[in-house]
Amino acid sequence: MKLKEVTEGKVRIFVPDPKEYMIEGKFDPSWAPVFYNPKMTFNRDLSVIVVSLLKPKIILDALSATGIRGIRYYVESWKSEQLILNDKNSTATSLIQINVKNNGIENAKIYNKDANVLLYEIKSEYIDIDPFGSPVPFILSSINATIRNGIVAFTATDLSPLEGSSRTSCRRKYDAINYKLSSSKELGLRILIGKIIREAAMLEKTVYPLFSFYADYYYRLFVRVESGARKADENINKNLKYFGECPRCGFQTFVDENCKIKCPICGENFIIIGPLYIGPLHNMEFLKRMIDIYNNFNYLSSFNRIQKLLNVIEKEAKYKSVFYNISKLASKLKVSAIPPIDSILECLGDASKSHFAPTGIRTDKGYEEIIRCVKNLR
Ligand SMILES: C[S@@+](CC[C@H](N)C(=O)[O-])C[C@H]1O[C@@H](n2cnc3c(N)ncnc32)[C@H](O)[C@@H]1O
Repeated sequence: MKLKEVTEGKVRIFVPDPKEYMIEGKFDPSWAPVFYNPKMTFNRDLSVIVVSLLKPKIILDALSATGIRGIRYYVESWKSEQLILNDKNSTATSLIQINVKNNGIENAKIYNKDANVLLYEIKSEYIDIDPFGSPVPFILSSINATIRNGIVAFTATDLSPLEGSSRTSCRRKYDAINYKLSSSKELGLRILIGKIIREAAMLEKTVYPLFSFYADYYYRLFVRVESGARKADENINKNLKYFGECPRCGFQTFVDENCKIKCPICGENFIIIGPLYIGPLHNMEFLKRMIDIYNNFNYLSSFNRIQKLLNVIEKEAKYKSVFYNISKLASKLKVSAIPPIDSILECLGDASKSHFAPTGIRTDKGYEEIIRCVKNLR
């Protein structure tokens, strides 16, 4: 395999030379013998900041590919007592050996196993699950492998089931009913968290989101795992519900499983999806700590983007409701000229933008007030 050295963050990593794996002048990272996707740098950069706050004694990067993620944690976030890197592809683990050595890491343990085998053999305080597509096959094993209220970080790139475009796939993988709705970008993340809560409950554990976001074509989610059947029950009872959107007037709300599914505004039948998680998408204290320290990472190539994302998330995190997608709402209301988002925010007073969509606004003010602002400012 012909290699090329790349720099990401503070590490230098050998990756398969993309020139060798071009087809008709195009390159897709999944065509190379070992996967390296530069488009995921933003995901890794933010994860470096998260891990620098967590300082776990053991880090397990269960699906390592080139090893870049775990290596970056060790070099840039925190020198954990143990760094464990794993991939079932033996070409990947040979490359991980080279990359670990090249970055001066002496104590890394490298495994060439199916992650689901390894995760039932060892325990860790921080587990990274960064798969191709859906993290579902690794939810139960990763939750099971956490110790001391540990953290699992999930990437999900299978947005089409989560956002309701592939409904049967969502039913199959996430055991949730789904439709494409106005705020599906956020609802997809909530379906994923709902699935993790239900899987964790089987082990008498539960999870609480620490930090999460949507970017490009994926979700990234960090959850804290806690043990106890009672906690699992409480989280399910309090935070697992359904979500309804009125196809006629765009009113949206969380609903109970057995609710009468008529829109209270116009009487139309709701479209209901779920089950999904209705609680906070971040731990506010942790978010504050991220905001306090991210300036230490101004060497990162995605620093400006991180700054923008954290600024928006900081503002939107205080609202409990799902964001309203103003362009979708305006089209349901037959408002042809969408008012500028800033004018709507000003009209609402207590509201923010949402990182999930450029035309998203988040507020705990009622539907009528949102409509008044959308219509008045037409
Ligand atoms: C998306 S890549 C990981 C990328 C890497 N984390 C990064 O940030 O660059 C997914 C990796 O998981 C590996 N993989 C897929 N299924 C696996 C399994 N069941 N057990 C272990 N590794 C697996 C693949 O070989 C691939 O290298």
